[in-house]
Amino acid sequence: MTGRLVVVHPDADVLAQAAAARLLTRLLDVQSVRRPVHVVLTGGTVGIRTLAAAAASPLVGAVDWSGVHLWWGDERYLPAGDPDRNETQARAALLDALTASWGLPEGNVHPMAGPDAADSPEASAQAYAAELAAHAEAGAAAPAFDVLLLGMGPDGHVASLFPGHEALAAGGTTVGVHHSPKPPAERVSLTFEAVNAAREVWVVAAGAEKAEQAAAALAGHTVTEVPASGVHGTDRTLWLLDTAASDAP
Ligand SMILES: O=C1O[C@H](COP(=O)(O)O)[C@@H](O)[C@H](O)[C@H]1O
Repeated sequence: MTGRLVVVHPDADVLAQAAAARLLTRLLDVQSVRRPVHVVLTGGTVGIRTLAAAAASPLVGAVDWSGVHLWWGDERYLPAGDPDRNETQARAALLDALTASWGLPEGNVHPMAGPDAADSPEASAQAYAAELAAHAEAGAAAPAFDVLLLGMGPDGHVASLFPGHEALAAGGTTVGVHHSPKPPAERVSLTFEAVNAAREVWVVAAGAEKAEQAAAALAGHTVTEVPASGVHGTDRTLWLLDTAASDAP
């Protein structure tokens, strides 16, 4: 692991705008050296605001979206189109515009299956692991994601890896999650192994309710207590916060 950077923005709106500009610039930079580009999206408040800001940015048209693959760090195990799915929210915020106007092929969008397409969270996780492996370099279990976005809950969870939960110890690249403390109870998540194979991991978090866990993660508290402690990119880890989230009591 190399390089951790903490960047503080004045408020959640500026944070989302800056994260979107950073994301689009990163895609442009990566596309000048390799293709395809693999990006992992997150759900959550700032994650979705970041996607909406990307959709509204003039830079959106500078990216060659035909060479970008979009994945998810986690999904609520709900049927396609459910408004609570991270996928549904991401499509409304950005992906629908990318497929309609900017040449993103639908085949480059890799949602995690819900109960309409997989019999259980485990079956969905297994199918996702196979899809990740199909797009990985030889010998790897998942693509070396160029950017992996993560929101962080007020309890310090990232993706669907919750404090004290048995899914924290899962091996492989994906895990079916039951008894999530945050609804819905059933989810699918990347594991730490998959997250930490990313070249760059960006944690985006805003609001005073995130401050205590952001500080604990940055101070290196245990992953069992604060799952966000355990995420890092192989090249770089960015913590993109607003002032409220950076200001622990
Ligand atoms: O349920 C989830 O929550 C987290 C954080 O959400 P936030 O609204 O507190 O920012 C999100 O990162 C995760 O993808 C999502 O499934």
